[in-house]
Amino acid sequence: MPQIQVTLLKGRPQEEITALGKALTEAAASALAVAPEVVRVSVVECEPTNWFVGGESMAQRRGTGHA
Ligand SMILES: O=C(O)/C=C/C=C(\O)C(=O)O
Repeated sequence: MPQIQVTLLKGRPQEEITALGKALTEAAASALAVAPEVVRVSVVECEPTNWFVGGESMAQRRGTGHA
């Protein structure tokens, strides 16, 4: 069965995460011609201190105005 994992920075409202799960399920079901019931979506939330871009954490980048 199709399985999609998404990593987001922690802090988004639950409504957005729920909407993303629904949208990804519908997109995968349509593109792959399978029933939505077989699609799995997991959303992993990452602390900004643990997400690095160019060697600098998102927490650092936010503090310096880069993010
Ligand atoms: O990697 C980046 O530059 C930014 C990532 C942002 C997200 O993943 C988010 O908004 O959740």
